[in-house]
Amino acid sequence: MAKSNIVLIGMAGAGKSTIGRILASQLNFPFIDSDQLIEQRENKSLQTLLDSEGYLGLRKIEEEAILTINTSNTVIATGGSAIYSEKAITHLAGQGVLVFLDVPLPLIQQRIGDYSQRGLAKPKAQTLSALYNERHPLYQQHANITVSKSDCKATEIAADIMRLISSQT
Ligand SMILES: Nc1ncnc2c1ncn2[C@@H]1O[C@H](COP(=O)(O)OP(=O)(O)O)[C@@H](O)[C@H]1O
Ligand SMILES: O=C(O)C1=C[C@@H](OP(=O)(O)O)[C@@H](O)[C@H](O)C1
Ligand SMILES: [Mg+2]
Repeated sequence: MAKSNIVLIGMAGAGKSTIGRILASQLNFPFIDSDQLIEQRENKSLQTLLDSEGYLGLRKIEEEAILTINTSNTVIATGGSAIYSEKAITHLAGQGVLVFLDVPLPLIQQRIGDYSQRGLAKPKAQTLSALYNERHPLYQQHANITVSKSDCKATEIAADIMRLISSQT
């Protein structure tokens, strides 16, 4: 079925993987995490890939992994940097609803903690807040649905997403 996937986009730490897993189990849909897909395809960890290929190399590898996804009735959690690939995002948008988990910067900072160890696909000198400000408009621009509820249980956010999606169809 066309556009039947639920695709979660947003910053690292927004809760895409956590909420994606909950949504998939509640809907009885398969779950794909593009980060896991990358690690399986490359047989390396994201951090190893970042160290060897650099942040632009990791973004390219992420794009390639996402372009292999062709599925339906599936929940897909993307990595935060997927938004830089117009090609990958357009590919996902052709198969599903893009749901932006819009989490404020202070909460992202709190969840991520020491971001130097997080494997973010960004230049070393770029701060988390600069990265957030660079990405935020891109997520907004591509989202079909924006979920602004963030400081509550992941299960509540998943329930909200299901309500928002069913009210759209
Ligand atoms: N609604 C939430 N409330 C509190 N902590 C959360 C919530 N959603 C996610 N987390 C926590 O935030 C961290 C990042 O979540 P994760 O699902 O890995 O985000 P992402 O995949 O977007 O990077 C994890 O430690 C997770 O347990
Ligand atoms: O935002 C980023 O630059 C990244 C986020 C990570 O995924 P999550 O968004 O699931 O944390 C992962 O793809 C990689 O470490 C790069
Ligand atoms: Mg994740």
